[in-house]
Amino acid sequence: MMSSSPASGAEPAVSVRDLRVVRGGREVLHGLTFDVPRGSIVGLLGPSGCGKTTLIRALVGVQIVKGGTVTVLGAPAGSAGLRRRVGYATQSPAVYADLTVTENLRYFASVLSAPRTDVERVIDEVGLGGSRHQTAVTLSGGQLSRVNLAVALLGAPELIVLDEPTVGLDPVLRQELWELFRELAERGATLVVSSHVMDEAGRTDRLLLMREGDILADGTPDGLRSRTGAADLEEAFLHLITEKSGSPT
Ligand SMILES: Nc1ncnc2c1ncn2[C@@H]1O[C@H](COP(=O)(O)OP(=O)(O)OP(=O)(O)O)[C@@H](O)[C@H]1O
Repeated sequence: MMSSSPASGAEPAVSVRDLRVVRGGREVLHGLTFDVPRGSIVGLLGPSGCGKTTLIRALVGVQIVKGGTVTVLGAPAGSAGLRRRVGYATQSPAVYADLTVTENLRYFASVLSAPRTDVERVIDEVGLGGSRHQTAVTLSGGQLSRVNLAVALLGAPELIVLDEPTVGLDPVLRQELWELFRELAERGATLVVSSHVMDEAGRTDRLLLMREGDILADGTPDGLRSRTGAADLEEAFLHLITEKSGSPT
């Protein structure tokens, strides 16, 4: 399994070794090992139920693990010192329905001890300037997802972990968000972004393709395409499944 090290030789942003997680009495992550280089966008791709959210929960330190280690920015995942250095957006927006966009962000900025000036910055970054005074309950699903993302960007975290941030968004908005992810990475942040949409995979620097609690492949989108001889990443994924199990189902 992958164990890439960043080209610079710097310590990886995330280092996972033999991670095992049991949920509901069943092992759902079966000994994952990988690194995430700093300043990169790593996509966590795989079908529903393969373990993306569980892995993300382990990265942010809210998942009880059965075995293995998860090291984030040089410290054990979930350490108190990582609180402001790691931004996390859950799959379902976790915002207060009766507060406006600005009020929600002010509240979370104060909880995270992020500068108040961050509120306007993140509102602009996610393109919610026109809705800043709307209460969350009146926002569309796409707007709510962007508030959720904005919360994860407060405090300019070094590692940004996003669980399916583009679900339910239209293609234009999805493209804009991926451009924002790229900008954040260029400014030095590391992003781990889960998705089950294969056409988003090509926008990442590295891909972890997951299936049934295992990592099927770990590499660059181009590397995976050329390794499998596939025209696109969806085909590459199917190829890897066949290679592993002898059957694409
Ligand atoms: N609270 C829970 N209790 C027991 N089992 C769970 C729980 N949450 C998830 N699971 C199981 O863990 C496995 C991995 O689920 P997980 O949510 O991590 O997958 P996922 O790839 O994020 O799926 P999706 O794309 O649908 O969100 C699945 O088999 C799921 O049924």
